Amino acid sequence: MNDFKTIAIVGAGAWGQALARLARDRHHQVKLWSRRGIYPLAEVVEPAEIIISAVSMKGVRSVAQQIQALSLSPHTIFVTATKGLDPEKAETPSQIWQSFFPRHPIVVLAGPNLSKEIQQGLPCATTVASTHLEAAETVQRVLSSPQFRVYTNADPLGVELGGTLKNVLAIAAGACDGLQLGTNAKAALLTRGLTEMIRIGTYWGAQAETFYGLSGLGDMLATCNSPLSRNYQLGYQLAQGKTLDEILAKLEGTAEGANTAGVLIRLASEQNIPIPISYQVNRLLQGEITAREAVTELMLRDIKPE
Ligand SMILES: NC(=O)C1=CN([C@@H]2O[C@H](COP(=O)(O)OP(=O)(O)OC[C@H]3O[C@@H](n4cnc5c(N)ncnc54)[C@H](OP(=O)(O)O)[C@@H]3O)[C@@H](O)[C@H]2O)C=CC1
Ligand SMILES: O=C(CO)COP(=O)(O)O
Repeated sequence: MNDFKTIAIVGAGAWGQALARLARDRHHQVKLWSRRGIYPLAEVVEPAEIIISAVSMKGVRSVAQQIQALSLSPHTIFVTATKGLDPEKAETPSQIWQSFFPRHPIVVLAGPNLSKEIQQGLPCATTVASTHLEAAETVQRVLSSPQFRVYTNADPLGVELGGTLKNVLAIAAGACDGLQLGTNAKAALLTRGLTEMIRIGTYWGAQAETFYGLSGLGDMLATCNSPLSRNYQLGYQLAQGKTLDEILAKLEGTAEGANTAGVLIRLASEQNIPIPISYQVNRLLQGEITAREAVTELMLRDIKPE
C-alpha cells in the first residue's frame, strides 16, 4: 500500500528543518511554513494529512490560533515537537493544540534528537506518544527509517514533560561542566535531576516509568552532555560569568529552559513540590546567585535519605 503522506511542518527553525529532512528521506510530500517563509500558512496546512509543529514555545498559541481559522480535514493528525511550558497558563504544547483542535488526534514527539546530529545523517531514536494509539502508530510508520527509529508510547504527558523539564537540567549540567566540577558531580546532578523530573512529572499526572525512557533519561543524557544543546551552552556560559542577556543575544536558536524555569518554579512552589536543582537554575538565570553559590546551596541542603 502506498503510505506516502502530505506533511506540513510549521516552524522552520533547526528542529523543523531536521524533521523535514527525515520526512523527505521517506519520500513524503513535505512543505515547511514559517513567518518569514514564501508559502501562505493555508497553502501549507490545508492539504496536509499530518501537521508537525516545531515552533518554539512562545509561538505555539498564535500559530494554533491561525491554523484554527483555516479549513482542515477532520482526519488531520497534529504532531507537536515543541519542548516548553506556556508561561501564563502553564499548559504544555500538546494541551494547547488539543484546546484548539479538540476533535483531532494529537501526538507528542520527543526524544534525544539534537538537530545538528540528525542533519549530519547520524542515527537516533525518538518517541511518539498519544492517547490515540492509531495516530501514534501512523506517525511511527510515516517517520521510521534506518536513521530514525520511532517508538510509540501511551503517556503523552510524561513524554512531553521529559523533554521540557530536562531543558532546565541541561542548563545546570552546562554550568556544572563550565565550573569543571568533575564526573562525580555531574553524575550526582543528573541522577538527582531525574528524581526531580519524576517527582514533579508524576504529581502532574505522568507515569514514572516514562521518565526512564528515551524522552526522559534519554533526552537528558543527550542534552546534558552535549555542547550542541543550546540549554547546555547557556548554563556553561552562565558559569563563566556572562549574563543571560549577553548569552541569549549570541545564542544560535532557542534555549527553552530559560523560559521554562520560571513557570516551573512558580508551579512547584504553589504546589509545595521540592525541585532544588531547578530552583537554583532559576535563581542563576535571574542573576540572583552565581553558579558557584548555587553549588554550595545544593551541597548544604538538609541531609536526608536517598
Ligand atoms: N533543535 C533541536 O535539536 C530540537 C528542538 N526541539 C524543540 O523544538 C522547538 C523549536 O526548536 P528549534 O527549531 O531548535 O528553535 P529555533 O529557534 O531554531 O526555531 C524556532 C522556530 O519557531 C518559530 N517561532 C518562534 N516564535 C514564533 C511565533 N510567535 N510565531 C510563529 N513562529 C514562531 C521561529 O520562526 P522564525 O524563524 O520566523 O523566528 C522558528 O521557525 C523548541 O521547543 C525546542 O525545544 C526539540 C527537539 C530537538
Ligand atoms: O531537545 C533537544 C534535543 O533532544 C535540543 O536541545 P536544546 O534545545 O538544548 O538544543
